[in-house]
Amino acid sequence: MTASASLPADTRIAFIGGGNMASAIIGGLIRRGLPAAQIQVVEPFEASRASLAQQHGVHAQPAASDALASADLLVWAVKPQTFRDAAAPVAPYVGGALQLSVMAGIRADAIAAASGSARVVRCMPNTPALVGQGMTGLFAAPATTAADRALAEAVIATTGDFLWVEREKQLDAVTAVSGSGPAYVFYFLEAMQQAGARLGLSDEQARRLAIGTFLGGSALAKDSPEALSTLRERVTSKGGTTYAALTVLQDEGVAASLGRAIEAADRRAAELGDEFGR
Ligand SMILES: NC(=O)C1=CN([C@@H]2O[C@H](COP(=O)(O)OP(=O)(O)OC[C@H]3O[C@@H](n4cnc5c(N)ncnc54)[C@H](OP(=O)(O)O)[C@@H]3O)[C@@H](O)[C@H]2O)C=CC1
Ligand SMILES: O=C(O)[C@@H]1CCC=N1
Repeated sequence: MTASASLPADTRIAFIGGGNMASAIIGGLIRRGLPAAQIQVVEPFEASRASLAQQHGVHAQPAASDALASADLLVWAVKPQTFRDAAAPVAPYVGGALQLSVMAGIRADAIAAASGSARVVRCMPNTPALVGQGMTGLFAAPATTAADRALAEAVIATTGDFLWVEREKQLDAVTAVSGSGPAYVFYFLEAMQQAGARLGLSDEQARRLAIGTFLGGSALAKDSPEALSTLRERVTSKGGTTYAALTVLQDEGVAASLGRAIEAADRRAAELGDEFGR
């Protein structure tokens, strides 16, 4: 689903952590016309602050200050491992503002306890947000209002597509499928490129063929009402090349391996919450 809610023009947003995901969301906000002066970032790493200024014209500060108190929305974009240390100096300035977290695993009650605001929306974006093609899952804690959810949705919609989940635990599954998912796509792309090169294509030709195939396959699947298995079967001519390839994938248990990989990511998301969210 794509957003209908638009971002109020006077929204003031503060990011805690100014790395990859913060930069992707800031890029989306700026593309949609939010003035850079309404965005602030707390980011201790000098090179990241310089990069935010250069890429987005956004001013980042090295440490939390009372400037944070003017924010309508705080976006938590630090690593789960850093969350506790990052939250302590920020909490005095939160004043009950809406919290939007992109952190894997860290649960809404931990964010509420550390920030002092129970108005928490958790989300799990992914790196294609950098090019406006993100896929995000969102979860709203009970203390949020409809306006809070609309604001969080409007922010995330600047980075691509999104959906809401009803249970917080489902965000671990979102993390495992689509949060980490781009890495699985790149893993398959790398393998396809290497195989194409082994068979006599140039690296560049094999890369283009592999990427074009993922793009085209995804576009076809997105537009089609049919089951993914039907689309797969349509490529697979009896006694043909695809059948030969899929037989190897099946014999080697690739789908089962991918399933176990996604289950491992889901478990790790829960562990991150247990380890770093207390
Ligand atoms: N990368 C991805 O594909 C996705 C990541 N996420 C989540 O997004 C979050 C951020 O990930 P990502 O952007 O990749 O990580 P990055 O390391 O790129 O960004 C985190 C930033 O936070 C900074 N930081 C460290 N300590 C503090 C502090 N005390 N106060 C403020 N900022 C601090 C880091 O600085 P320094 O480098 O100096 O430590 C770093 O620049 C994680 O929680 C992750 O789970 C969610 C979806 C996808
Ligand atoms: O690997 C991670 O933990 C983060 C969360 C999803 C993608 N990257």
